[in-house]
Amino acid sequence: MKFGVIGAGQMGGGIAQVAAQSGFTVVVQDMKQEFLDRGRAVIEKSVAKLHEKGRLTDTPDVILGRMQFTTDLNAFADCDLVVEAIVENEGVKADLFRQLGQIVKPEGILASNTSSIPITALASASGRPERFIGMHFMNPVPLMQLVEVIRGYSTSDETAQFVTQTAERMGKTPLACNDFPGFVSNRILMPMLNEAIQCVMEGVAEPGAIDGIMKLGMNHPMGPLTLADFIGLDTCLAIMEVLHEGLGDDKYRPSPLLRKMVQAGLLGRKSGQGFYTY
Ligand SMILES: CC(=O)CC(=O)SCCNC(=O)CCNC(=O)[C@H](O)C(C)(C)COP(=O)(O)OP(=O)(O)OC[C@H]1O[C@@H](n2cnc3c(N)ncnc32)[C@H](O)[C@@H]1OP(=O)(O)O
Ligand SMILES: NC(=O)C1=CN([C@@H]2O[C@H](COP(=O)(O)OP(=O)(O)OC[C@H]3O[C@@H](n4cnc5c(N)ncnc54)[C@H](OP(=O)(O)O)[C@@H]3O)[C@@H](O)[C@H]2O)C=CC1
Repeated sequence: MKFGVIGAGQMGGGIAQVAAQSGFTVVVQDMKQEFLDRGRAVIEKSVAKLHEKGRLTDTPDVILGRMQFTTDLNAFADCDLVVEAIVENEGVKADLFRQLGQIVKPEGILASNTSSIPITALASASGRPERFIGMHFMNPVPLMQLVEVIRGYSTSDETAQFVTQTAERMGKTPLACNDFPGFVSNRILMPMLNEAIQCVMEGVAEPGAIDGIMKLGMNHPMGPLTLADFIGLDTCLAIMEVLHEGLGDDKYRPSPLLRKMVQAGLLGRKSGQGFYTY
């Protein structure tokens, strides 16, 4: 199978890596060579670590040898499945899918790794809504078990079955849900992170204490502020905006502190500063 990934950021890189580890031929595209170089370096480090721990069936060289990095979208023409993992912005994703619908072979399936944006809207933009689906991996992709599989209004049974089987071949556990803002994962997770940010804003406790309370008290592997920094505060804000607008309820209102931090360029781990310094 030929597997395409668009975006060499934290999610795109992880998806491409796991696809290559699973034996697929992988094409990764990003807009600039420097993003591809950065993405490749992260993949090399992760593969080396997993290899050291004896968790891979192939050597790092074999896995990386299955991967091609390019800035050219035309490289997806003969892909069987293309998963998009670019910025969480409906307009930008829709534009990309309009182009991909023209480039990828007609029988190819298009998928979005979006955290929250309506799959049905992106499917319409692609011009092939029956062969379009949400394939939502969790961060960090090499370590997390879940793939949330989201059917759009017109997604065919064959497409859902193909993507479910592909997720299984990648060693993941696919779970199905319907196309509602934030799906299941982020409709439940993101309001918790937003509330933790609101607690910082209101002075309920220091960030370290908020995280400690949720880690030690609820056995969460990461505190909510550490997790928000890890996901990216820009992505968290974009998801809250989709929940707020899509569900029309003020309980999903993004915390003003979250908005202000994104405006200030504090995006969490990826910018070096969020609730913590990296
Ligand atoms: C926003 C969305 O749309 C959806 C989302 O994805 S929401 C985010 C979902 N993800 C989560 O909630 C993650 C929560 N965190 C966790 O589950 C855990 O902290 C974790 C799995 C990330 C890390 O596990 P941990 O038990 O805390 O241990 P930690 O010591 O940090 O890491 C375990 C090992 O994995 C390694 N590791 C971490 N990331 C890695 C990666 N990408 N590749 C390879 N190895 C990795 C670490 O280096 C570490 O190695 P050593 O044992 O050699 O030190
Ligand atoms: N972060 C997370 O925990 C999770 C995120 N997601 C979703 O995955 C997607 C990607 O998120 P994430 O990997 O964190 O983001 P990143 O910012 O790490 O990566 C996005 C990548 O896509 C590139 N990009 C942006 N616009 C375009 C475009 N028009 N064409 C090609 N490439 C583009 C970016 O380049 P540049 O550097 O220029 O911006 C960057 O390399 C989002 O939809 C997000 O909601 C899903 C699950 C978890």
